[in-house]
Amino acid sequence: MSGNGQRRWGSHRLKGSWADRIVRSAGLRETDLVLDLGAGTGALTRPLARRARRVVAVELHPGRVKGLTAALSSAETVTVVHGDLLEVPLPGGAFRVVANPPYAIGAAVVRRITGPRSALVRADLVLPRWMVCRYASSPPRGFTAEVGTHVPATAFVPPPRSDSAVLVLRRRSAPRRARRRPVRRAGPTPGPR
Ligand SMILES: C[S@@+](CC[C@H](N)C(=O)[O-])C[C@H]1O[C@@H](n2cnc3c(N)ncnc32)[C@H](O)[C@@H]1O
Repeated sequence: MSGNGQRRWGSHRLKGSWADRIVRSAGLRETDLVLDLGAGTGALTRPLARRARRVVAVELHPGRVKGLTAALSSAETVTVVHGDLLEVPLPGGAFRVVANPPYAIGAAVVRRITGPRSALVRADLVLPRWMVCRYASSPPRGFTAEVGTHVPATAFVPPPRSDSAVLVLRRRSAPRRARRRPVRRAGPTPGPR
């Protein structure tokens, strides 16, 4: 919120060609469930809808939610959620994230989606390049992190002050809920103690 109690709705929207490129490089499968966190006017949501089984587009700005809902009403694979991306419940099963969230809450987004109760498999997040480099040298627990596609300031309307990059987070092993029970070693069953 700003000092006068009104939220500031800054938004650096991705140009369509860049959104397409980022979604293509995410290597989605048609079985994937994908979250677009901070969907705005749907720059990423549209190409995601063409590639994934289901897309959940989360946006807090009421006007953008209305526009997005109207624009994507015929896209059966897309659900538009009006809510705070730091509070909406995460899916119970495996999911992916492809998003260009507000940079001011970029670290909070990473903490949330890589937290212990999350079944995130992979995230492709557009963030300031310096932040992406920091995660690449110190990934969140349980994930690998790498610097993906370079995204110049000219890829956005309006352009942000610095260049950006895609942070690619991949889970090191299957998410806890999806993990199989460990196989019991063969051998004699221990008797009562
Ligand atoms: C950087 S813009 C990206 C818009 C779009 N994804 C794109 O790439 O063009 C971030 C979006 O997040 C929305 N937003 C800001 N805070 C949010 C929050 N707490 N929860 C959900 N959306 C939020 C803004 O309204 C804005 O539309």
